[in-house]
Amino acid sequence: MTDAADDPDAESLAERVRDGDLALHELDEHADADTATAARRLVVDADTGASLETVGNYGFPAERAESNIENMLGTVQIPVGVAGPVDVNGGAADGEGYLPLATTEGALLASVNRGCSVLSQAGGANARVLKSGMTRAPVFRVTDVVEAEALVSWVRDNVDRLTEAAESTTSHGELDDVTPYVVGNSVYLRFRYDTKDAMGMNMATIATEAACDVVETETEAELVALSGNLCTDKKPAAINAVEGRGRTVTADVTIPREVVENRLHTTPGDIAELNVRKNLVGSAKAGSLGFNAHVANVVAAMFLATGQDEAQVVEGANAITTAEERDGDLYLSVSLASLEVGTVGGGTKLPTQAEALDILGIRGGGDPAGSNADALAEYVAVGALAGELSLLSALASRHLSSAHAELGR
Ligand SMILES: CC(C)(COP(=O)([O-])OP(=O)([O-])OC[C@H]1O[C@@H](n2cnc3c(N)ncnc32)[C@H](O)[C@@H]1OP(=O)([O-])[O-])[C@@H](O)C(=O)NCCC(=O)NCCSC(=O)C[C@@](C)(O)CC(=O)[O-]
Ligand SMILES: NC(=O)C1=CN([C@@H]2O[C@H](COP(=O)(O)OP(=O)(O)OC[C@H]3O[C@@H](n4cnc5c(N)ncnc54)[C@H](OP(=O)(O)O)[C@@H]3O)[C@@H](O)[C@H]2O)C=CC1
Repeated sequence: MTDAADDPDAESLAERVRDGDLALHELDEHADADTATAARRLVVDADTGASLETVGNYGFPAERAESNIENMLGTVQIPVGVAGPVDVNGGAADGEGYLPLATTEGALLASVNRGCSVLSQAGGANARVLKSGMTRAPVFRVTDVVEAEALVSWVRDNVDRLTEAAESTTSHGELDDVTPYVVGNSVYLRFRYDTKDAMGMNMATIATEAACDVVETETEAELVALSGNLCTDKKPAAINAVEGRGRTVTADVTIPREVVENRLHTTPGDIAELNVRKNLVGSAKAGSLGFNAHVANVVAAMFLATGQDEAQVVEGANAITTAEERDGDLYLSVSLASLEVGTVGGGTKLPTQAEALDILGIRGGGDPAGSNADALAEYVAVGALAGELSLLSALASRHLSSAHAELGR
């Protein structure tokens, strides 16, 4: 952190920006990252009257964020806490763990913490990654449907060539599938990759560009855009709900009736009925893609804490919660169709986010590759299960507004 007001280099650089000699984004070419950041604060301070003292009070060298942001001013700090420990019986995550969550919503941590404590009292939650693959779907222009069909046939006959081109760009990524979709004279090729421990959006995009070069060289098709929106990244989309994207992950638990009554102040039957009327029928009537109560809360909070791409909360929250009364006990599950997570790359290498991954013991690449990102997906799913359990219970016992009045204001 540099105190901008006391840094002569920052002051003289800010002066050059004010004189029109330099653009804000050119400052890094003339100073180290901290000084450039301090100079930018001086310019914005002077132009807007905003005091950026706290934004400038960050705890790691600005150069550590160079591949994460341009025109950096400092950092926005979001409180981070833990829920747990929670017992997880996962395919990749196993044993007791604390879940790091960053949020500004009072009562959220308390709620997930209560859910985690009840999950552990019930013997722990199961979690499994059922499918994994990051997609990129370029769109090509062809003349007509005759040419479209010819392109689809060519792709089906030449998957090996596309795989060779795509995989030449990465030592970790593997191309698992290419599915063509045709709409008139537009052809979309949905490439799906195993991206191991990376969320994989850069990796898949770079690999797909190499495959597109082969398509353009060998066929009449012309690439219109490397992303044709059938991927689908950062937009609500049924294709992700049905086909999955990133990790498709499910968690479940069976909770004895007396634990539900004593710890959650309600009954298995009341939670099951509430789940049908709220999460299933209510969501259907609303035309919602999210058949759950607040999976987005846990996905967003764990994404922020662990350095995931926050815009992908859109598809991460694409989840269905089910609840049944079984022999008097409560069976609860949550299935997240398209959770895009990684433990390498992107924001995961920022110092505070890397520390949050250390809480889970899954910073960096796993052994085997992909196992750390699988474990992260399972921890997020168990956190979502804990959140669903606690919020559904609070609604069933009519404690929601009092809890937020007490903890969230
Ligand atoms: C607030 C509680 C947990 C109280 O619940 P309670 O059962 O009255 O609390 P308690 O004092 O008996 O404590 C029970 C457990 O809760 C945890 N707990 C309790 N307090 C704390 C705390 N300060 N810090 C950390 N953990 C806490 C802790 O695990 C504790 O166990 P213990 O360790 O004592 O054995 C409960 O009423 C609750 O979960 N309410 C629901 C709140 C919630 O889920 N909010 C989520 C956000 S709502 C939203 O954003 C979306 C929404 C609602 O619009 C979506 C929709 O449409 O459905
Ligand atoms: N380009 C785009 O269109 C979009 C980009 N993004 C951004 O992309 C970033 C995430 O992309 P992503 O590709 O995940 O990350 P990075 O671009 O940071 O790349 C991660 C790289 O880490 C290397 N690597 C090392 N160890 C492993 C391992 N165990 N498993 C997998 N890879 C490993 C791989 O190199 P190698 O390939 O050489 O093996 C991989 O390509 C985020 O910042 C996100 O915001 C988000 C949406 C769209």
